[in-house]
Amino acid sequence: TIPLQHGAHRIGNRTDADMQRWRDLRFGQFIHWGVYAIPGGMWDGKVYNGAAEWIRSWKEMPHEAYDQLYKQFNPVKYNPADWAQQAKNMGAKYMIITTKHHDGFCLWPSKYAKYTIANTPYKKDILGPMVEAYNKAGIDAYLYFSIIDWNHPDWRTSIKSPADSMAMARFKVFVKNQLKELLDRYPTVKGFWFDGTWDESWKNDGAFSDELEQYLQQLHPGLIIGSRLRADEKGARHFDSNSRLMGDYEQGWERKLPNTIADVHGNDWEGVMTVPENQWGYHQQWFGHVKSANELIEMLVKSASLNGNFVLNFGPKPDGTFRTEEQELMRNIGRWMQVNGSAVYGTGYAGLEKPDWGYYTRKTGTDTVYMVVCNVPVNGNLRVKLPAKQSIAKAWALEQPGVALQPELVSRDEYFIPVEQKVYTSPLVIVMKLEQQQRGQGNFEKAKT
Ligand SMILES: COc1ccc([C@@H]2N[C@@H](C)[C@@H](O)[C@H]2O)cc1
Repeated sequence: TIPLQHGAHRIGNRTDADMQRWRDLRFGQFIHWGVYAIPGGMWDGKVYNGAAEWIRSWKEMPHEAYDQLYKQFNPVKYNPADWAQQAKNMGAKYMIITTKHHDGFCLWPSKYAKYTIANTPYKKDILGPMVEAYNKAGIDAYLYFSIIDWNHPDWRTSIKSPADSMAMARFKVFVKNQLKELLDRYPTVKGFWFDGTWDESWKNDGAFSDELEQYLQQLHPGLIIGSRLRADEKGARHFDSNSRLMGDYEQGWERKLPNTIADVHGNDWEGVMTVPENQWGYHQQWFGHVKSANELIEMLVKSASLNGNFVLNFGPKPDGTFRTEEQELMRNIGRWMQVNGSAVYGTGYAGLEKPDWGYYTRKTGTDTVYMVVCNVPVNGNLRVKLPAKQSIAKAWALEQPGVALQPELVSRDEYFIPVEQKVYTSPLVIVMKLEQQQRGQGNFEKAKT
């Protein structure tokens, strides 16, 4: 291995209670909200085809015009208790809020910047009431923070002169001040979700990202920070130059998910997902494929089945309400989670071969395995292949705990569980209790030929 000062400082996953809590939560809500919600992907009668929160970088949007929009930010219908209730109904157990996106607009009255909510018609702090309302609803709060800050005069994408170095040095102090300010103002937050760390100025300063991570951990022990913050001294990101994950979980799964357990290399990870193909902030005209509740439920279950968390993004409107499609999604996902959440919360990789009909999740540390059926087989049987010497002690449909299913042993360590042929409008969940097989004692006798 290459000797590194600023690579990963830990081999293997965190085992502390804060991290185990993060794992058990499994399902989060991302919120992208800021000045970019005002244009909402449109300007001067034209539609921006990029991601709405990036509209300032669109050639049709003059920087001067964008940089005045904050004077119109006045979400009169903003009601964080209502947001928290909708998130709770959906079944989210944590929330990630954009405190400051790449445009540099701060949703809190930062004393280190002028480009903040304090200087809008709304004036009041957005973040405090949000964190409080979500925590009150039993939902943990995490803070998204963009290192890139297009509004700050000292931000540099690369260092090309001594003047750039001095500017970036000032900028790094500003970043540290704002992050400490956020922890001081919102002490119940459980972690940071960093973004905007791909430019050279950051990539080539692994020492600072290392020092910053340690500074934050020392300010607030137990903070959970993903791999995207970090670079090592050779410019390697997420994974250091010895291929060791930096940070507490792999944070590279953005609008994509791993496909097999091999893809996650034994690391904790989190996938973040948009409802349309690629819109994080509010866009007035969603185009392309908009994911359905069942698609998103399947992604959530797939993530848990591969030992990862799944975070679904919402982009509130400038008035502080969620668009109807998003409200509908929260209700529909919540209806399924209400009944089937136990197949997700506190679960992880089951250690079984991936079946064609859907996903297995295992209640962490137990013999309870959930079968989440997304593709009902036309032959009417769910094939369950177990590792050698394991057998099904009991099986039942989650919604009919009193009705024992009769798995048929079709060959050694392989069962058929019959599934009712009917129209399914959402994934079906079956629960199995597995046990070590005593010699010659299969619980369900081979079908008599
Ligand atoms: C292709 O480059 C980018 C850069 C930033 C992003 C940001 N990360 C997501 C979580 C959103 O905040 C998006 O704006 C996405 C793609």
